Amino acid sequence: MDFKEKIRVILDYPQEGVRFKDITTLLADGPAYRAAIERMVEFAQEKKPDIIVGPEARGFVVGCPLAVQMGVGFAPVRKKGKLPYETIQAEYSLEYGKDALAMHKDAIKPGQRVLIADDLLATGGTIKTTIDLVQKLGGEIVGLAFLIELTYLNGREKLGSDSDVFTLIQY
Ligand SMILES: O=P(O)(O)OC[C@H]1O[C@H](OP(=O)(O)OP(=O)(O)O)[C@H](O)[C@@H]1O
Ligand SMILES: Nc1ncnc2[nH]cnc12
Repeated sequence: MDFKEKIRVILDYPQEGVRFKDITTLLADGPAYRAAIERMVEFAQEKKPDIIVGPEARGFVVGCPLAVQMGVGFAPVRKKGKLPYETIQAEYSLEYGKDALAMHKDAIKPGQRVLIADDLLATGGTIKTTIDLVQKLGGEIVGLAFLIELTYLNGREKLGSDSDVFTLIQY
């Protein structure tokens, strides 16, 4: 399947100079969405994760079906102020802005094998921050899976050379 053909590219959103990769067109296509998740499952199964972690909001539409398909749990990473229990937090910057991410303190048990999933790897800021949060909680990162990688933003360089990264579509 040509997954790239399912992605809509919007110029100058949310600010000038950004070529926004809109995944809603892929999500609306049932067979394409399922096939994309299946490809991620193939990668993820080999890593034998105990739990999937995904950052709000688009990380949920990738991470949750992955977790359900694999029969493992899912732990959300949310923008600050959204989680009700005790949290740990870390600041990060994006291709277009700044924010802070948070996880519940008990979301990961020490020693758990964690696979991180998101829709898109751009500068790597979101995933680097997610990795830091998971490691602070004692989790072991066993893999990183994305639908899309924007290779021209060099996000992989932030992730550490020993990170096992899967991306379905590259720009
Ligand atoms: O590699 P980076 O430069 O960190 O960029 C990638 C992140 O940016 C987008 O999320 P965004 O923060 O726009 O939030 P959303 O999922 O709630 O739309 C995307 O879903 C990734 O999580
Ligand atoms: N160019 C882009 N398209 C979609 N999501 C993004 N998140 C960060 N950069 C992005």
